Amino acid sequence: MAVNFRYRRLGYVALNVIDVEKSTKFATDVFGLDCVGEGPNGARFFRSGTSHHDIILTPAASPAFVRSSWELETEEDLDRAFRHYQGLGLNPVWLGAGESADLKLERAFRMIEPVLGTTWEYYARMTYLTSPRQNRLTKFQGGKHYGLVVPDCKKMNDYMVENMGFLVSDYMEGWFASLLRAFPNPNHHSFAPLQFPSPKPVFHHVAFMVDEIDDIGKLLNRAKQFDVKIQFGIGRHPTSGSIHLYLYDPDYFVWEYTLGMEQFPEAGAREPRRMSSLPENLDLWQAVPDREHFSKMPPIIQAL
Ligand SMILES: CC(C)c1ccc(C(=O)O)c(O)c1O
Ligand SMILES: [Fe+2]
Repeated sequence: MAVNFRYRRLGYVALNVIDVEKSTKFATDVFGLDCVGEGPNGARFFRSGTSHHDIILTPAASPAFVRSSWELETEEDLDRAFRHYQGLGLNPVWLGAGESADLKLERAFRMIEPVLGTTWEYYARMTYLTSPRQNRLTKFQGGKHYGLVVPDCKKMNDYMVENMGFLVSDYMEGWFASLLRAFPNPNHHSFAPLQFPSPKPVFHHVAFMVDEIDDIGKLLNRAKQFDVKIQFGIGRHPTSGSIHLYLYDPDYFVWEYTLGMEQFPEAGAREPRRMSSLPENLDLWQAVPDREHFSKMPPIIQAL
């Protein structure tokens, strides 16, 4: 069904963590975010810029990916998106005033996508903060993306392209990964379904775009200083062209810094590329991802 709403950006990702103190230390002292306060159930909000939050960490008995939340351009886009998902029979539900207020959102709704059963939240306005960030470790550029390991990448890809307003920027031959942009957001990708060998769907990574190479070099040294395991990098992705560094947090969530991602124009964008999946083509600097801890990556909460 044709999509008639426009994305602004990936708003935030919500994760359950075992030890919120430890995770907070990672998010602030290593990754460079600001903790902006607490919400219900001991949830902590973290920001990288002027939006109230980019990530929510909530203490729980086991770690898990809870949901992603997507910012649309206008309140009219939000109403159109709600009707669109109603038309698809996905039963979107508006958040009550209390929950929207807790999340610093004007209005928001949630729905479950039918391929994997993950929760998607949509809103148009999140509280804008004018106070300067206190954390001086990194200059974040504002863009984000995340990736999930799914049982069928092509199925997820096709559903998102046909029904959820995403476009393919690149995919790996055999469809073991696709990199999807949230139209008309110019970033090469905001979401990546990945079909890596895994007994269950897992959260693969969340990525924050940074402004300069110094940010990545300094992150590498902080990883050493705080004895944080590196999952991948430093390297350069052949797909988006970005320089990357991925770290494991205390629950084996992977957090990426990414610099210099290809930008797509709204009109006249290039066609998707079918990228080689041979190991020598996976990283321009021959970086090799850690596979030893793959089985520890946290699961996805699936509502279906
Ligand atoms: C290693 C993962 C799947 C991956 C691959 C490519 C890009 C990119 O082109 O930027 C990523 O950001 C990734 O996280
Ligand atoms: Fe990434």
